[in-house]
Amino acid sequence: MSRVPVFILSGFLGSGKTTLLKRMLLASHKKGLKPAILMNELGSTDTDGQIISEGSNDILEKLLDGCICCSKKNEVVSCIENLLIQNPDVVFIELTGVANPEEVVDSITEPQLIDKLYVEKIITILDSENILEYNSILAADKVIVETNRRQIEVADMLVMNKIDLITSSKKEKIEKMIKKHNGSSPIYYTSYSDIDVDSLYVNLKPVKRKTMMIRIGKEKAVHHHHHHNQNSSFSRINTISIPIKQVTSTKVIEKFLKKWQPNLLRAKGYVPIKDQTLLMQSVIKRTTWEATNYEGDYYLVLIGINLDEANIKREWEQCLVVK
Ligand SMILES: Nc1nc2c(ncn2[C@@H]2O[C@H](COP(=O)(O)OP(=O)(O)OP(=O)(O)O)[C@@H](O)[C@H]2O)c(=O)[nH]1
Repeated sequence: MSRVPVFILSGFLGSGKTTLLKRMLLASHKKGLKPAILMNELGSTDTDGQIISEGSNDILEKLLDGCICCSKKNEVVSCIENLLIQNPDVVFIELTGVANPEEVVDSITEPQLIDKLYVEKIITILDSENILEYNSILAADKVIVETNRRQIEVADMLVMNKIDLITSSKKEKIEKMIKKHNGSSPIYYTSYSDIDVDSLYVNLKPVKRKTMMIRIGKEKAVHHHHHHNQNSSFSRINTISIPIKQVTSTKVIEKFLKKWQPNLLRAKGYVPIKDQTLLMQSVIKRTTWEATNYEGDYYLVLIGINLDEANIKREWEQCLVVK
């Protein structure tokens, strides 16, 4: 039996992983390949899974409410086994922004899976607009800084995304930083993760377990033991989910999000605005809105550094009263 190629999509919060995944899924469909997806999210709500499954019947497994590399290895393995039951031609694993790809490679090379799958590529997507600032924003969180660095070091391919938002001098600075950590893997420059996806499907062939382990420096790698807090989050980064019970406005939400800067790194959710439902996406200070066919419960998810859940929820209630 030939082994199924796996693409691992890594990269910090909001860098463009789901945007790339959507492109890869489209390309898979065009080529007649049957894709299977393992999505991992920090919170218990599943915005990315929703975005990906909108209008498609792809094979999808979700690992919610925790970082994949903190989940029990057998949980990850059984999710992948569930995907494989349906005989996909290619598997995509989208990690949370704070996951170390090495830990997932570790799961894929468990005895139950090693003969069935192989890692085709670890792709790390970088948010060019914010990546240089992250080093100072996250400076106090050594685990995250180290994870971000490992995401670059172990990547087979680096995607410098959001180049529409940066100057050429910033681009050079980022390149320099990338090359310091990974001088050998190619860098792709993209807007909206628009890489030549077709070229990724050429030369798919199994690699031997030993080779793979050496490539990612497995023998040397330090295994992180992430510390979960009561939000099942990671390190100092936590996730807060706020159910939205009434129609609101983009202005109210944007003002509310602004209150939690600079600790707020990422926010997303489905929100009732006037007579429609909008998908809200926010990365650092940039918030975008788009129409959606979503029909589930409305909510906002905030991901940030030591966010104070009680305070944030209280303030949200206040926002609604004051409106
Ligand atoms: N301006 C601009 N926005 C982008 C680009 N790529 C992605 N975005 C936007 O950035 C936001 C985050 O993109 P996602 O693809 O959801 O990022 P992600 O890495 O999957 O995010 P998480 O899974 O939450 O960590 C969305 O609003 C995207 O539309 C880009 O190249 N330029």
